[in-house]
Amino acid sequence: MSLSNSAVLVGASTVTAILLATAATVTMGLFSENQMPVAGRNVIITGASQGMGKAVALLFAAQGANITIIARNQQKLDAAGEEIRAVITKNGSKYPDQKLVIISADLADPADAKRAVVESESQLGETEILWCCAGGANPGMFKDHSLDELHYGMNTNYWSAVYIAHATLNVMASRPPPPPKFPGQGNTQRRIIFTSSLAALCPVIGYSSYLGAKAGLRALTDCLRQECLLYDIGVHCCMPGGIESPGFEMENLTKPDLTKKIEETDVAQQPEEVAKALLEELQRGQVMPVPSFLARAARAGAIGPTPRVNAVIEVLLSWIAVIVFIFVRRDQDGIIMKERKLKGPVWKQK
Ligand SMILES: NC(=O)C1=CN([C@@H]2O[C@H](COP(=O)(O)OP(=O)(O)OC[C@H]3O[C@@H](n4cnc5c(N)ncnc54)[C@H](OP(=O)(O)O)[C@@H]3O)[C@@H](O)[C@H]2O)C=CC1
Ligand SMILES: CCCCCCCCCCCCCCCC(=O)[C@@H](N)CO
Repeated sequence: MSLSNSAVLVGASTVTAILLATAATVTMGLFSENQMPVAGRNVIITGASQGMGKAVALLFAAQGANITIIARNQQKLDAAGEEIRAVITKNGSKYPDQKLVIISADLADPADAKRAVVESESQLGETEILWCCAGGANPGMFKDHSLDELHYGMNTNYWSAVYIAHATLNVMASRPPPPPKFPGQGNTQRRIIFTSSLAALCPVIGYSSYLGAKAGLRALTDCLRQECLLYDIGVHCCMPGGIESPGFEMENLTKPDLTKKIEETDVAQQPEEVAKALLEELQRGQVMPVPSFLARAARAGAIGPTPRVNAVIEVLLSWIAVIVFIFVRRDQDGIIMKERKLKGPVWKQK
């Protein structure tokens, strides 16, 4: 076969593969059932007093869920509670008996995390979905972080999710799944959802006190997802990029310029947009939901053995992503090397 013939063959098969994949995406989108309906179901959302967690709670409220929101600061919780109640009122009689429970708890304390689950269940009933959104970054250089700061990063982002997931899983696994709330509402499997970060897929300078925890949540998800096949419970790990939240504003006050420069590639999204996109991904059955195209590309390049929805298109995308990653790394390291040249060796700086 001549070179031009094989080029045509490769071209034609690529086009066919893409067409097939597109057809599969469209039909799957049209005919697959909702993988995570929320109407009438009992949901715990942590970190729901502001930012993405609050946006998730508002969205769940609009779709008819019974909700428990958890965070530490009571005032902020009450303010978020008022917004959520307004949505519930707006639903009118569409979802009768829709409930909201507000719990102040420090989820980095295992006893508090367990108490929160017990309290939520005593008021709401059996938990069907847990979405851990509590967390936050304290950017800086690893060298300059105190060990307390490193511990704080782990407590806030890893243990705050692990303690409540452990307490919730133990009660969930002790009983069968509750029956669907509405006929034909979709797959009412129970779910545990973690919130990691795009930066766990493409780690960048300045997030050393944060990404151990976030990458840990990703590994935990893959491990726990397998274990939870035994109990018929789904486990997921969300990978959002920048979110314009109160926490984001705070971290930007101390964020190194290098981190800001490298992060520019990723355009920060509004919490509502992130919540909506992640819920849609969960409702399509994604184990590792993402809210943007950039995060989707990063996921394709770093997904490894995590299950994916629509394997064909994801594999095609992953081939492109692994190549793009080479240039992304070179670009990012280039920004840092430029700074090193400009400032000279760190041991000579005062
Ligand atoms: N903003 C961003 O750019 C990105 C954020 N993420 C992740 O998404 C999630 C949401 O982020 P964002 O919207 O910025 O959130 P915010 O930082 O704005 O809010 C964090 C929420 O978590 C609560 N929280 C923090 N620590 C604890 C704790 N120990 N116990 C209980 N509640 C706690 C806070 O309330 P209180 O302080 O009162 O306890 C608050 O409700 C986080 O996990 C974050 O790491 C991921 C990618 C990007
Ligand atoms: C195949 C191509 C992939 C390219 C990926 C490039 C990504 C670079 C930037 C990563 C930005 C991370 C933002 C999340 C920040 C975060 O988690 C904190 N703000 C939390 O508060």
